[in-house]
Amino acid sequence: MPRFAANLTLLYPELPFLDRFEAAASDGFRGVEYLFPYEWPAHELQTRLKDRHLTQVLFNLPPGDWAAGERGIGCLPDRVEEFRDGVGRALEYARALECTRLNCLAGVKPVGLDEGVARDTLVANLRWAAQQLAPAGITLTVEAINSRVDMPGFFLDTAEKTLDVLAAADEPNLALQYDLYHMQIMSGDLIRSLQRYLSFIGHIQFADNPGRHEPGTGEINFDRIFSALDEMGYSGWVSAEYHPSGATSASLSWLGASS
Ligand SMILES: O=C(O)C(=O)[C@H](O)CO
Ligand SMILES: [Mg+2]
Repeated sequence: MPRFAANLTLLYPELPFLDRFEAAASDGFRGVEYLFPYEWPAHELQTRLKDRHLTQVLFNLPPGDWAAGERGIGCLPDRVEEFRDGVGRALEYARALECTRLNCLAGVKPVGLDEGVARDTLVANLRWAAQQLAPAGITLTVEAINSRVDMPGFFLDTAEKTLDVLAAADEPNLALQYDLYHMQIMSGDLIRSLQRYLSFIGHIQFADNPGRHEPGTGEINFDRIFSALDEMGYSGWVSAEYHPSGATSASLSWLGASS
């Protein structure tokens, strides 16, 4: 079965954030991720990881003003300096947390911004960021996020668009972040698309659809998909990034069934 990680931003909402590491370890997770580390001192996070022998699997580059609705600044031409500062900040945390994977959110394209300008900006930003991160052994993933339900206007909303941008940026430490929930909404045909894009995938996340809750609450056949990932030889992390429909520990029967 795949190596499962817990997304601590979405899982264990019943606990204060810093207590979620302990809870995830007690439930059997060996890896954790979360959206952003930046509001906590790195040493606080380090201690929680070390105490429970957890691997920090991934976190996102700074996304701009999240509270104001920004969802990344990678495609915004007037924010390049801020993007670069954010890469430096993420690198500091990644070093402290021994994290070898960062994710870049492309952002929502403002209506008036030319598509080609947004794409060129993103390609240049990704190339620059990948080059900064490579000496530290860090892979930069780029996630395709559905624009139908969760993030209207998100610039990269399909695996195909994301791969096109990655090919243009053309750096060896760039990879696709494949979130089964978003891809089910945008295209479906999950197993065939995982097979097709396997060599480009650097990280996988999941939630059932509709609802973005745990496996078994929607239409996705997770047993079949997890087996298929094994059959394909996928050896990376697979992170649970869902809103538990009740207490988090009670939502983990998929983990018990698979370990
Ligand atoms: O929304 C998702 O699926 C993510 O993984 C991002 O990190 C941010 O929202
Ligand atoms: Mg995701």
